[in-house]
Amino acid sequence: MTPDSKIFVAGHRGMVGSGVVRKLKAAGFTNIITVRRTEVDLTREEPTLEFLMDQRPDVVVNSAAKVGGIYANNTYPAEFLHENLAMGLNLVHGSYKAGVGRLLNLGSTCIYPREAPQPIPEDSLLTSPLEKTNEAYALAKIAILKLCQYYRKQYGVLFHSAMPTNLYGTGDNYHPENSHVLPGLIRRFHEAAEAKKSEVVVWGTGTPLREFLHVDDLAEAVLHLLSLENPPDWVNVGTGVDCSIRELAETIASVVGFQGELVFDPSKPDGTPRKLTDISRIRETGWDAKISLKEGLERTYREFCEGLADGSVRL
Ligand SMILES: NC(=O)C1=CN([C@@H]2O[C@H](COP(=O)(O)OP(=O)(O)OC[C@H]3O[C@@H](n4cnc5c(N)ncnc54)[C@H](OP(=O)(O)O)[C@@H]3O)[C@@H](O)[C@H]2O)C=CC1
Ligand SMILES: C[C@H]1O[C@H](OP(=O)(O)OP(=O)(O)OC[C@H]2O[C@@H](n3cnc4c(=O)[nH]c(N)nc43)[C@H](O)[C@@H]2O)[C@@H](O)[C@@H](O)C1=O
Repeated sequence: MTPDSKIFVAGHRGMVGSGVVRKLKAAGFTNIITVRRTEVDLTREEPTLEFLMDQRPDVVVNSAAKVGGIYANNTYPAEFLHENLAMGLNLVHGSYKAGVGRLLNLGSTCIYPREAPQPIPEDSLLTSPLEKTNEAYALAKIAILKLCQYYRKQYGVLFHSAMPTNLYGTGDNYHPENSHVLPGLIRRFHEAAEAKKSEVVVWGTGTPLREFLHVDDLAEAVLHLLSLENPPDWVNVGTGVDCSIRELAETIASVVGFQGELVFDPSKPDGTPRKLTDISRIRETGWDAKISLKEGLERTYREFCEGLADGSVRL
């Protein structure tokens, strides 16, 4: 990739896509192209192919997806499988047809088996059953990871994937039900503190373990992976550190300044018990996360409050 490479970032209005665009601009890339969903719906084959044939980018970053937390994944499995498969198929096949030489596809660590060894190595893929709450999403992500691997093997194009752990940060979705745990709890604790409530409900038992990576660290990993001459077909991207949902909730309560009680609701699903990534493979190539959870949370809460004030936050 050179500074004038034509780079198409799909999903540029989302948390990851906007983070990647920010990082590309900061690194001096000048020929970044984007398109809104209202102009090109990436679940539709014809307009996606037309756009790619017309633009003929050198590089594509696939950060477009239907994304949500445990409730959204569990409630809308048909859309999670259908839309994510369609977007992935159209972007990967369309990129091949349009002569794109390099494509980086974003997956997720939910592709690994529910009972994978911890920390999870890349080669545990497809060794045992998936976690049921996000099976639909994971199936779509696995299919597109494999599609990239097969195009690379069969046609020699450099199509590869990154598997990030749970992400958070600038541009996240703060919807009360459909968001992930970290933005969901920031909003709930903030509203409880404002309303001087005595308790906040946290879904599940609080015992599941999760790993959280700031989107700016992920965006650096994306640029790093795009700079490798011979990147792995897929690679984990994480911090290598996890914490329980109870610990996360207590840290968010302290950052937000909520002093009441935490009430766990075990009628809500816990999801996978643990998904800590084995990050030795990406570390060996020279990338490591820089932003600690505490630092990232403080920054994210500051940005959430600013976003509430200026109306830019995704509620
Ligand atoms: N958030 C997380 O914790 C994690 C995310 N990832 C992966 O990172 C990638 C990006 O996720 P994230 O940024 O969080 O998600 P967001 O929901 O923030 O962004 C998704 C983007 O995809 C776009 N999009 C969705 N459907 C379509 C469509 N039919 N046509 C065109 N564009 C569409 C959205 O457009 P619009 O703005 O118009 O809605 C949005 O810009 C995904 O592949 C996800 O699986 C992986 C691990 C964890
Ligand atoms: C990134 C990843 O994200 C998803 O997997 P997940 O890690 O299970 O997602 P989550 O962030 O929604 O929940 C993590 C844990 O936290 C608990 N929890 C407590 N209170 C709230 C709460 O208020 N909201 C949410 N969402 N969860 C809560 C919740 O019960 C669970 O135990 C998949 O979409 C998957 O496809 C994927 O890729």
